[in-house]
Amino acid sequence: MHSQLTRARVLAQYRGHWLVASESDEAPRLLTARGRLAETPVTGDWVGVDDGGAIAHVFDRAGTIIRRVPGEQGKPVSAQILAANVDLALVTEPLPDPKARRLERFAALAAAGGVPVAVVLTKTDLVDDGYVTAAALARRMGVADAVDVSAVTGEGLGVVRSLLAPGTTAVLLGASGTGKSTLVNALLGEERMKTGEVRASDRRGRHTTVTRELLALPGGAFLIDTPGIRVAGLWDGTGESFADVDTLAADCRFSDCEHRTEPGCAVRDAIDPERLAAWRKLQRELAWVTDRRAAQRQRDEWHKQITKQLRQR
Ligand SMILES: Nc1nc2c(ncn2[C@@H]2O[C@H](COP(=O)(O)OP(=O)(O)OP(=O)(O)O)[C@@H](O)[C@H]2O)c(=O)[nH]1
Ligand SMILES: [Zn+2]
Repeated sequence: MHSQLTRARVLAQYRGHWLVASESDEAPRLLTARGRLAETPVTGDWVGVDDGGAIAHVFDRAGTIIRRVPGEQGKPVSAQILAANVDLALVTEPLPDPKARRLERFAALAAAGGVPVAVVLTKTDLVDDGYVTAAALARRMGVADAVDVSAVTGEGLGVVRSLLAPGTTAVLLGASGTGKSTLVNALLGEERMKTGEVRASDRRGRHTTVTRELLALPGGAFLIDTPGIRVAGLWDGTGESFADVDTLAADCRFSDCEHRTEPGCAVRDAIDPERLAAWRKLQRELAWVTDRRAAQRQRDEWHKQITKQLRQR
């Protein structure tokens, strides 16, 4: 099918070109794609680069973060892959007032893509007992790993590093302003300068408005930052992130129980009311998205049929 392909990793994506690193290259290279690929490469992808130095193939992904693109009313709904081949999502919220609802939403996004979650509360220098808050939130979400961290004092950085095993890829997920980039800088230390130079040195000039970037941390792990996320719409379920509700719901009398006032509900009295309300809200959103996606599929199918019939005449 192809000439010899070299395996390489996508470090960043720009309009129509990608910053790619392969083991054989000394520095990352900015490449284009060979024709139209079946999949558009995204940050974190493993790709095959052909002899001519173009991306010719995107390898199957494992562990993806996919969100619904914030669209306009009436426009088709569509998905955006924020990161590919991710082993762990560090879901961030800032102290002193971390929002459980936003954590749940980002955790659901990660879980839907098969990515395990750790709760990371930033700005712990602003409070006295950040760890207690982090542990309590994580426990309610059914998440094993909870960290409170400060880029100012360095507290908790060691714990974050211990979650990032060499060779694995993590993604930072959280609303804008939760301290993701600051945490990246703290984890990078003086490496930051070096990566900045690399990115400035390609012949197309500077790419200062870098969006999602895969960075190599000093400890041997990789980290993808996702700056500027305002809306994290769900796309494909909530994965295992509401296992507490899902497990209990199996014992509800009605299979479509909304866990409100239905008789024989096994969930209502066992789950925190706010968490249950959040679950309901996300389910409603998913029902809407699923409906829209089904309608779009049907319309596409219909369009294809008509086109085919017209061609045959
Ligand atoms: N006190 C304190 N402030 C922090 C800490 N980490 C980040 N901040 C501040 O929080 C603000 C937002 O931090 P960013 O790192 O830009 O947040 P972000 O999540 O990357 O935001 P986006 O790039 O918009 O997604 C900045 O003003 C930081 O200086 C911290 O550990 N302690
Ligand atoms: Zn129920």
